[in-house]
Amino acid sequence: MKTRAAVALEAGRPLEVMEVNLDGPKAGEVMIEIKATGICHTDEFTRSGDDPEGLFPAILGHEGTGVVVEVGPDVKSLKPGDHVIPLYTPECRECPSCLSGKTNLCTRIRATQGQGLMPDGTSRFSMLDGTPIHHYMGCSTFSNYTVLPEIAVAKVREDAPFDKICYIGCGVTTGIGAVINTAKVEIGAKAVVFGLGGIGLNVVQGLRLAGADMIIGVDLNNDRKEMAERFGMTHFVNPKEIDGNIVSHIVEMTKTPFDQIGGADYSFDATGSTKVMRDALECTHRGWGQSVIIGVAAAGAEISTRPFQLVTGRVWKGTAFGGARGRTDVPKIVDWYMDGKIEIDPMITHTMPLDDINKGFDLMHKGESIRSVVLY
Ligand SMILES: NC(=O)C1=CN([C@@H]2O[C@H](COP(=O)(O)OP(=O)(O)OC[C@H]3O[C@@H](n4cnc5c(N)ncnc54)[C@H](O)[C@@H]3O)[C@@H](O)[C@H]2O)C=CC1
Ligand SMILES: N[C@@H](CCC(=O)N[C@@H](CSC=O)C(=O)NCC(=O)O)C(=O)O
Ligand SMILES: [Zn+2]
Ligand SMILES: [Zn+2]
Repeated sequence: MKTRAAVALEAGRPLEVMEVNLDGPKAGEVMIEIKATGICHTDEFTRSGDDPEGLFPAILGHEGTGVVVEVGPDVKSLKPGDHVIPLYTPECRECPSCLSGKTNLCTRIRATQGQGLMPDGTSRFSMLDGTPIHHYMGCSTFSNYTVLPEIAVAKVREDAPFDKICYIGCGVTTGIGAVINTAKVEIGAKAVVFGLGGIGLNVVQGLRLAGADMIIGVDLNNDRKEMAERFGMTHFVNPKEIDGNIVSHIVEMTKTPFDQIGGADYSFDATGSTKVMRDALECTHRGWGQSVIIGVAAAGAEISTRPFQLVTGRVWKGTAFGGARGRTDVPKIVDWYMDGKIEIDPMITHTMPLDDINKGFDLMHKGESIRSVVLY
């Protein structure tokens, strides 16, 4: 069949909306009509050429939702009409990683997914002249119709609005999951969130859910303050507007008469800057501070710190998809949203048709949007 998609033809170029060929689902695969997709900074990371794994031409997009329209042979858990969220982190429930109980990073299809291919080593997408187009993060939600392996699809309730729950496909789950699954923040904690964009605001919301007492937000963009306060931030710092460095500033802010050492119990990087990642580690408390890296950094970038920071008890961690096991956890997060336990609507600041998808990237660059959502 033919479908409309925004195609990344080359690194650094705007996406081009065009008709492409899409083959039907093979064994163990399903075809999904995408109804809505968010634009995450990771899409920009790959579009720009910063992603060491980036492949072109490709159909980007990994934060979507839609309806199953066709299932291939051997598909057992899904049927046409099911409402679903595609998962860039699948959950096969059979591989050593899934069975370990220690990680959400299912390894069943990682090799082909990283090559922009379906598990059988081929692509379902091609240009009208027959040139293959790569899949992206196994999802390619910047296409009106896409094909995914069954193990990379979460079935969700049918009364949840597509234009909001698409965000659970990445940003909401990543931010809240980083707090709950990865850091396991406890009631009364002091935490710092670097970067108050589409991910960082969800970290803030996760910290409020976990019962943190002090939620410090750090961003270069003062416009982020109001929205972050709405989601539970208690203190805001713009590093450009303080005397001295951000690490000392946060250590001072977190001191108490009883504890003159200072430092956050938890910190989170949601910027992708390796300088920020270092600051985030070093502003945590001697002896027990934990810093979680969420941001993805450009090809070739490396993190560094003095080993003494770790010798003295700080812990550096990372998280992908907030440590969530997609098929199990994503339907629950949709329930949280529908039950009013978490908020999504105010963070979706802009919507647009597929034809205007590049405007969503422009708004991200200008720092004017939190999340732009493409509605099909
Ligand atoms: N590990 C994972 O599973 C995931 C990682 N990501 C990554 O998380 C990062 C954030 O993504 P989004 O929130 O969508 O991006 P975004 O562009 O919406 O937000 C980034 C925020 O960081 C702020 N910022 C940038 N440099 C800063 C600095 N030096 N100090 C303080 N603030 C700074 C910006 O002003 C902006 O508010 C990206 O690197 C993205 O690729 C996104 C989703 C999942
Ligand atoms: N090349 C990667 C894309 C960049 C990346 O690091 N993705 C993260 C999640 S960031 C989401 O917005 C990730 O966890 N990817 C899954 C993995 O196993 O690498 C890619 O193609 O996924
Ligand atoms: Zn994302
Ligand atoms: Zn698995």
